[in-house]
Amino acid sequence: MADAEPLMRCYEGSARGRGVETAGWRLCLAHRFPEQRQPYGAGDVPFRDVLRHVGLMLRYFKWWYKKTRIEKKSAFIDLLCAVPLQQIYGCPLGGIGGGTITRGWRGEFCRWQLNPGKYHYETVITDQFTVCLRRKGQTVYQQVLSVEKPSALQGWNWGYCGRYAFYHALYPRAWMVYELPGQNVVLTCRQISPVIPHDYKDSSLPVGVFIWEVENNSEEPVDVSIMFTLQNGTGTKGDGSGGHWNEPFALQDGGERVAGVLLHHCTPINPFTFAVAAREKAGTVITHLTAFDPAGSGRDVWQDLLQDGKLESPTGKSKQTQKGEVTAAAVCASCMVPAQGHGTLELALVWDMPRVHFGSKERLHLRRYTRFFGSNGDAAPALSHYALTHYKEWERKIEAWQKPILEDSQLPSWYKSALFNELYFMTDGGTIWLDIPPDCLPQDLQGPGAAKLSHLLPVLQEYGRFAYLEGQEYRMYNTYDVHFYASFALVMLWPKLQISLQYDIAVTVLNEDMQPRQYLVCGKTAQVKMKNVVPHDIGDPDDEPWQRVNAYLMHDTANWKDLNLKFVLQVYRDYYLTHDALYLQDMWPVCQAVMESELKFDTDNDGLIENGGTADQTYDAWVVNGASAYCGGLWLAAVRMMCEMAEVLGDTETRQKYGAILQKGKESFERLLWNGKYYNYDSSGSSTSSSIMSDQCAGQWFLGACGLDQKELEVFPKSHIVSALRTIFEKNVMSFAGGTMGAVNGMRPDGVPDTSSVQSSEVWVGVVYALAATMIQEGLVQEGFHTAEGCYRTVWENLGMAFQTPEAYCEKKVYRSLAYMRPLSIWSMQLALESKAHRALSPTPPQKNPLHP
Ligand SMILES: CC(C)CCC[C@@H](C)[C@H]1CC[C@H]2[C@@H]3CC=C4C[C@@H](O[C@@H]5O[C@H](CO)[C@@H](O)[C@H](O)[C@H]5O)CC[C@]4(C)[C@H]3CC[C@]12C
Repeated sequence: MADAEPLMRCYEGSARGRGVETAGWRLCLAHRFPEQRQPYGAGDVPFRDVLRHVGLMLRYFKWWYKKTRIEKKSAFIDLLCAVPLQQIYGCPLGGIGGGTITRGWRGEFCRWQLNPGKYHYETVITDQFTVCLRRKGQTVYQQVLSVEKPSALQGWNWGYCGRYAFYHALYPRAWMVYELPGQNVVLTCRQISPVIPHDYKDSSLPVGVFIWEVENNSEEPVDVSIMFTLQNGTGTKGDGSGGHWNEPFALQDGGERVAGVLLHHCTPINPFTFAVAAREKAGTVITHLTAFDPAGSGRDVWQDLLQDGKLESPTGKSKQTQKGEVTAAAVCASCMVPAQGHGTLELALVWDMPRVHFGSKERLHLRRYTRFFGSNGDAAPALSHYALTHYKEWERKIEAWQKPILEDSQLPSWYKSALFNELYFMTDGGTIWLDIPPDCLPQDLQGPGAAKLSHLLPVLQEYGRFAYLEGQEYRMYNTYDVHFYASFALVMLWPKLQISLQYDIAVTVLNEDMQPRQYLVCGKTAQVKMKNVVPHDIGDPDDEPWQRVNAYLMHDTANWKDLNLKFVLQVYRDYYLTHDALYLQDMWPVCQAVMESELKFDTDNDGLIENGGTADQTYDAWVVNGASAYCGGLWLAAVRMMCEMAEVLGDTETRQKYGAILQKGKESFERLLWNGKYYNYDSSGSSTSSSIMSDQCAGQWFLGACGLDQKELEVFPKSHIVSALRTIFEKNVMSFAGGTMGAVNGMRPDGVPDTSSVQSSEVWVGVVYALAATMIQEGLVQEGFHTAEGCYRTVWENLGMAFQTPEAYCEKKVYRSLAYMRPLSIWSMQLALESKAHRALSPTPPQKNPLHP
């Protein structure tokens, strides 16, 4: 396959920048993505499906109308107004759960998530970096570092030529390298966010840092200024609601001084303050403009900088904005760079929204970082100071974490980019990380179920409460059937957050919500949440998550076959990777409860559960009937893990019970589904029963991740798994789009995609990464990398969907659900690689865990 060069084809510069990583996603600022895709829409539904789904469409439209037009709220999934594709995004700014601001790869500030879980996709044109160069006391060059030529701020020099700059992302850092034409000066802006594995403090901070490295390749010194301008708000109507104001600030602490401007936002809900700041040090001057009118020509700011490379720096507060008015501020850092020398300017953006309400406005929540910086809303100066004095330490930690992977010459470079860059969703997945105050009672957390979990409160109080969206367009927190895939990133990098999330799920298992409601797919009415089953999600951020779970109302997921199993599988996987015995003890009764509920799906008592002839699992538009490779495989893996947990906990009775089920179930699974080459989709005997499902080995994937795939422990015969994976590679991967787009979910044995449902003919990126991990676990390493590479190249290089990897795309024309949770499963490839390396080094007993050798 081609390397990343096509994205740099337009680059006419020669600069390589300063300290830019080699691995990552790199493209020239003048790049244009040739392929323009559309979100899946009404026009893409085959006539047959229209007929099949008439009832659903009518019910959905009725529900949508009431929600959006009468209640004036937004729909948790808006099938009628999908977010249009913009091929512009780059690395988001911010740590985990404090909100995010995404910058585009051309440097724009363009995607905003300050209110938890709610996104705005607006480029705020005022938000820019401008460079001013002065030689011998004269300004010789002043340029907004933007390729845009907007109609606003006409007094500024826009339209930097993108052919002389490139963007490079390796999350959580990104670099922008600009050659300044005719100046012999190269600027490298390094953007850093505090996203640090196993760090539960700095990783929660709502900050981003911009380190400008200036290389003066000329024979005379140059005075360099970088001006950072920021408008109030996020580019929405509310920005002009009036009453907002700015003030300059400076904070000296421990011999370090930071200065800048605060932009206070007096919104009725979730008020916040931005800080634009810079670090003062010997030879660096920080100046500011407290307020300017971004709706005007901007000439005053421009001339102010042009005159002497500094800003006026008035003291005192600005006046409050009037209704309909917006305001902006500027902070400028300047230094002299000697001939053939180098200089550094350090700037930061901070947003302090400590106390948040979700959409229902019922409860007040504190963000995680308030534990360290307080919740009064006055932390922006301290946060700026902390960010600008700690970013070097963050970078050391980020480098130490990434280095072994980046330096591994066995790993392809696209994989290094994919692995780290897909991690953007950990922060930019509408993520919220809350602090649970010490005086909180278990029942305050989540009703009666909470009291039954002995370590719930200590875990949540120490590590906080975490949630991320299923997708920016699918607004449900912690969608559990999908988190199953993504959870590898969490448990490998922030295991305490995975444990905390699991506690939250465990509580909801024990609770119920008797409220009746109509489900849109079948039209039947049933209660919102049944006892002893795992919920679909933890709620909608536009409502009151945790308090009201199951925002998803397409299907009644009490009947889903995969959710309960996915809980059991994660509990054991987490225990295996973390060795947290208290967690295992607390989760054990919950595992038993959900497995009891699940047992009723074994309607013929053959040791294997059956699907109910609806789309009753994560493939929620793909009907499955009878025994199935996907749910049956997950079931056997979960039963196997129940035996393992019973053994660890000394519960002989349960060990025997599940041991007997496993024996019977294994035999049924092979008899009903194995066809000599792979496991059939289902056992119903329908015309698509023999479809080849790319995800048919999901159970084996989890078993392998927990070291339960060795010969004497095997659930599925090794030869069958390898044969199934080879078949998937041959059919779903290589016979689909020339082998260049990953694996299609369903393939007919004759090599034609299964079009019996919308989802069988889609590629799901997160499933493909999980499949690749399974292949690696089973020794099909080249096949695994080839399979995953197709998705990476399609999404990041061909479709222009960087930092918004969708749930799904089809071979042609359409995609579905941008910026989705599931692709975080790429971290399971890394786990598989680490396990393999560990086994090669020391062929230890099978159950040793690579994270804790
Ligand atoms: C008006 C429309 C544009 C045309 C309507 C045609 C249809 C009735 C169907 C065509 C496509 C269907 C949708 C496909 C995907 C969906 C996603 C699902 O939510 C989440 O999806 C994950 C799978 O991608 C799943 O694992 C998660 O658990 C779910 O939270 C909800 C159903 C649906 C929107 C599905 C509904 C019917 C169609 C629109």
